[in-house]
Amino acid sequence: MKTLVVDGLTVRYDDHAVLTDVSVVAAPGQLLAVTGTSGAGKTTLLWAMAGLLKPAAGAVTVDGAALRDRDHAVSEGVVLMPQDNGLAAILTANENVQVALLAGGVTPNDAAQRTADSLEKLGLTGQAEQLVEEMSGGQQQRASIARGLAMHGTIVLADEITSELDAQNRQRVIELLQAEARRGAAVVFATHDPEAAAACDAELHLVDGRAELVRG
Ligand SMILES: Nc1ncnc2c1ncn2[C@@H]1O[C@H](COP(=O)(O)OP(=O)(O)OP(=O)(O)O)[C@@H](O)[C@H]1O
Repeated sequence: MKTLVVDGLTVRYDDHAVLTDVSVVAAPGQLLAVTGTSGAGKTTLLWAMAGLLKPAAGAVTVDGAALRDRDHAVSEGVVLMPQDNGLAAILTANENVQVALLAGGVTPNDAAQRTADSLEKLGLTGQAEQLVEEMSGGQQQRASIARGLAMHGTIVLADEITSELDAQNRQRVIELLQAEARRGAAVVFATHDPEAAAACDAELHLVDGRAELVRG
């Protein structure tokens, strides 16, 4: 399993610094919450951790190697569950998960098994053959989580993935993220929800793109 280190990270959009000198470690077996109000920089931090944004200063490394780009991050097993779910609307839940696994080189038999297991964990067995565009917002969010979990990442980045869920499903998803950490993944969970953050092993709190507090 792998460790992701954010070291003195500054990210700019145009001239404007959105993250300033942020440092944090995502360690194997640990669930790290990233908290902060809307616009604090949570998504920006997760995108940088996913290899999608270039640092203006500092670095994001996985086991000591600076992430070059998204392809590099994918090859290191960095899985991103994005805030907007990123699903293909005209495919079924089942197809969305399977396509991602097949694209990652998983064999068809394994992909089918992992997809079924993952959808079941999110309570979506009955919706497996439903088109994403015909699912509720919460079901779509759970399908996106199922896809992310099925990838068996070494670093798992979850961006506000409980925002559309009811209390029961929110609890279920937090337990699934804890299980990912027990499996040995380094899990990072951006959330507004203080209760969800309290269930994590560590917390990084962002205020205007700066790390205000680091717990754990
Ligand atoms: N592509 C972009 N171009 C310019 N500014 C951007 C871009 N994306 C985000 N920002 C700005 O960066 C800041 C941080 O945004 P970010 O999405 O990281 O915050 P967040 O903490 O995830 O917020 P939320 O909880 O609302 O999702 C905001 O001020 C936002 O306006």
